[in-house]
Amino acid sequence: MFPESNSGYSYEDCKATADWLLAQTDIRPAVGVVCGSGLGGLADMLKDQVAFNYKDIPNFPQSTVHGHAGRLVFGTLKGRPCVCMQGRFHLYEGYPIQKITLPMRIFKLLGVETVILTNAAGGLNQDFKVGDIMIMKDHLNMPGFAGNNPLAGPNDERFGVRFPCMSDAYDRELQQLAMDVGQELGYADFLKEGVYCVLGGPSFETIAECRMLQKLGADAVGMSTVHEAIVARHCGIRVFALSLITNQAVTDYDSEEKANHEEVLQIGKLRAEQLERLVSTMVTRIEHNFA
Ligand SMILES: O=P(O)(O)O[C@H]1O[C@H](CO)[C@@H](O)[C@H]1O
Ligand SMILES: Nc1nc2[nH]cnc2c(=O)[nH]1
Repeated sequence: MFPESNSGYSYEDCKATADWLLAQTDIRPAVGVVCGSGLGGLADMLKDQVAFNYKDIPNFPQSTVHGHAGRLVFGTLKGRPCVCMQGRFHLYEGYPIQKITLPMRIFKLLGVETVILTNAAGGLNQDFKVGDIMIMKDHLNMPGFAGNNPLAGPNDERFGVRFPCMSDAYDRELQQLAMDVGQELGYADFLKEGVYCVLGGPSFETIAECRMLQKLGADAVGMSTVHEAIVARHCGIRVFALSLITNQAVTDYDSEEKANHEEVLQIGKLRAEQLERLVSTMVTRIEHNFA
């Protein structure tokens, strides 16, 4: 029915990885964080760290992209137990889509209830500036339109249902919390909200593609996050996601601008401190509001 290579890891494989991790640390994380390109500093916020290189974790893929360190870090954030992926996996690295989203299922089996997904993205919305932080309120899943969805293949009901709803993919209470925290921290000028569109990459978009994505209602474009959000929602994890706008998508044939990964990483460094403060304050409030 489904080709074997498409089926990803079984429930038992995910459980074996989660049990292996749980045997190495006493930390029982309620919150999982995924660091986007150049945003790995978020993991450095954790206290009492227990860290694993991806290469040492059974069944885990390896990070191959500059700006993604390839470490899974357990620790506490203002007393709250967390786990943080310092580096994520992307379709363009050549992994099957089920493999790049495997960590979400491992998070679930570790006891994670909320994930905070972060990414670097190109700004399509003309009102966005480089350095803006966009709270994701929805997504456009372009690889999904072409049949490349991380839930394709046999469905294991122990994770979730065959046809999960995605109209509530991004938790509205957490979006509001991010807005409130952002206001309090004085971030109102650069805190935005919008729709993120995922593409396969690794080539950046053409001008015609950027114009098309604008017409489709996308505010930002990138190569990640959406697959993780789908798998996390499928297994009942609450999702909050944000994009750091690291470059403006080029929509004008007269423009001299050219998207490049080094600039993406550079902008990540410039906003690192504010992002860390936003995420860490949110984590304390999630405990306060929902635990
Ligand atoms: O989405 P993250 O992992 O932040 O990375 C973004 O930055 C890279 C391009 O510079 C791409 O991988 C894109 O998806
Ligand atoms: N696809 C895509 N990914 C990005 N990641 C950071 N910037 C960009 C961009 O402009 N396009």
